[in-house]
Amino acid sequence: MQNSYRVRLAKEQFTFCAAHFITYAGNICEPLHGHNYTVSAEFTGPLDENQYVVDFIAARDALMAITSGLDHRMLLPTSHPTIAVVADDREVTVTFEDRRWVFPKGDCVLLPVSNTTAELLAHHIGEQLLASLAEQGFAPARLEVAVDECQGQQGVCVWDA
Ligand SMILES: Nc1nc2c(c(=O)[nH]1)N=C([C@H](O)[C@H](O)COP(=O)(O)OP(=O)(O)OP(=O)(O)O)CN2
Repeated sequence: MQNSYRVRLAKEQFTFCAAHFITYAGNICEPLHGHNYTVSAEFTGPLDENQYVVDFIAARDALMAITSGLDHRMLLPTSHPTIAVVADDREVTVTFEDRRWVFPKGDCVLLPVSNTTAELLAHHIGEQLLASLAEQGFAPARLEVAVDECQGQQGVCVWDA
């Protein structure tokens, strides 16, 4: 029998409250609404000299920094095919067909995603997490990030080395 090891982080503090809207079925655009998103992450890999897959503290602090940056913000996609997001020094103007929203710039986070689905938020958060941990010398063999929109509906992204 073979062993493998994982570290799983699922803490209440990885909750962020944010607004968004997505499109689906082509050109149906949701009304703006919010979620109390909850993020969890699972790392798989060999044990290091500390017998860690990844240091709980390093992973926790990195994930906390990422989720804090999304908390109380309007999440906007910068590579959506039909939602245009244009920022100037003060404001972000968003247009979709004949609809238009203007937000204070500081209230927004512009994300390099094509739609702010839970799946693509998980992808964005995982990329940020891997980059942050790489700077600290951790390179897990596998990472799974889940973003839960409303207690039971999760989008999951998985990275395999
Ligand atoms: N696979 C996915 N499906 C859907 C996503 C998604 O990100 N990935 N997102 C949505 C919508 O954003 C929508 O907000 C979620 O729908 P809903 O369950 O209605 O959300 P509520 O917060 O309103 O939850 P209630 O249970 O209705 O209170 C749709 N699909």
